[in-house]
Amino acid sequence: MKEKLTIVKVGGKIVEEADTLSQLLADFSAIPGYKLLVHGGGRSATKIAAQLGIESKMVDGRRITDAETLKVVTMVYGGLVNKNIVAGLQAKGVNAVGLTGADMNVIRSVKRPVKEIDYGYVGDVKHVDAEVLVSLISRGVVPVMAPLTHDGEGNMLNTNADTIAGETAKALAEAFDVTLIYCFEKKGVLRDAEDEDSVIPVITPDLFKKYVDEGVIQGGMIPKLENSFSAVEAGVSQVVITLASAIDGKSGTIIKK
Ligand SMILES: Nc1ncnc2c1ncn2[C@@H]1O[C@H](COP(=O)(O)OP(=O)(O)O)[C@@H](O)[C@H]1O
Ligand SMILES: CC(=O)N[C@@H](CCC(=O)OP(=O)(O)O)C(=O)O
Repeated sequence: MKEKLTIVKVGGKIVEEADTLSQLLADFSAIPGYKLLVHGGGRSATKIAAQLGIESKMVDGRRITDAETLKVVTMVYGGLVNKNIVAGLQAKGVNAVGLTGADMNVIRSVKRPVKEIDYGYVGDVKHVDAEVLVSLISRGVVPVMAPLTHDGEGNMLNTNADTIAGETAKALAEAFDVTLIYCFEKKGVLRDAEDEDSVIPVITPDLFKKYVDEGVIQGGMIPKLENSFSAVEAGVSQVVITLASAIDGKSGTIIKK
């Protein structure tokens, strides 16, 4: 039987606020067994970019990343956010190591081809080195992955954190019995944006299509669910979308194929 691995992805709103981040790190530290944390930080990048006079543009939940924006996201995700999380986990006795995709060549990507939209320095994941991660995890190290990848030619690329979590979960599904938990500021995928308690308990691809057509599911939730279905299809045992203060996976929305 495979050993259990819990992968938690934490998004921008939780990461941005010291109190919610601190609570999340405490809850994450309490998860028994092997674990890995993926963080976003989109809101922090937008804020710091604005302070530097750089305007942020998002299309379909993805940041248009020009050369100046790439510098900002590399500093914010690979530096500020990642290192604060690593330090926070170390303070709780968790032996965390911060990684971008370039570190130990853990995630290679290719610059997204220009079609209708030129996303700039945004990477589409090509390969996750499961072996590197397995060797760290089985030594008791907890990888903390930033939403940055590299192209193998010396360039960093900005990559959506939900995608990093989904692709990492898929790559590790052969070695571990993986549970992937996307946590954010809501109780799960909601049927009514105004009603915090309208959590949809289980989502299938058919229900997803219906809810997108009805406009119930939109914005950043679309790539989150696409990544979730892709992970379940590829053998990830359980995918859950839930509240950041409920990462035990016992509530929220369960993703089924
Ligand atoms: N049906 C829905 N249920 C919950 N959230 C939804 C729904 N449709 C759209 N959203 C939006 O998706 C957002 C989450 O996506 P995103 O901002 O990419 O997440 P993260 O905070 O994890 O980076 C929520 O803040 C919410 O505004
Ligand atoms: C290409 C792309 O869009 N990258 C994202 C990476 C950060 C992210 O995904 O952060 P959240 O999880 O907080 O949304 C961005 O720059 O916003």
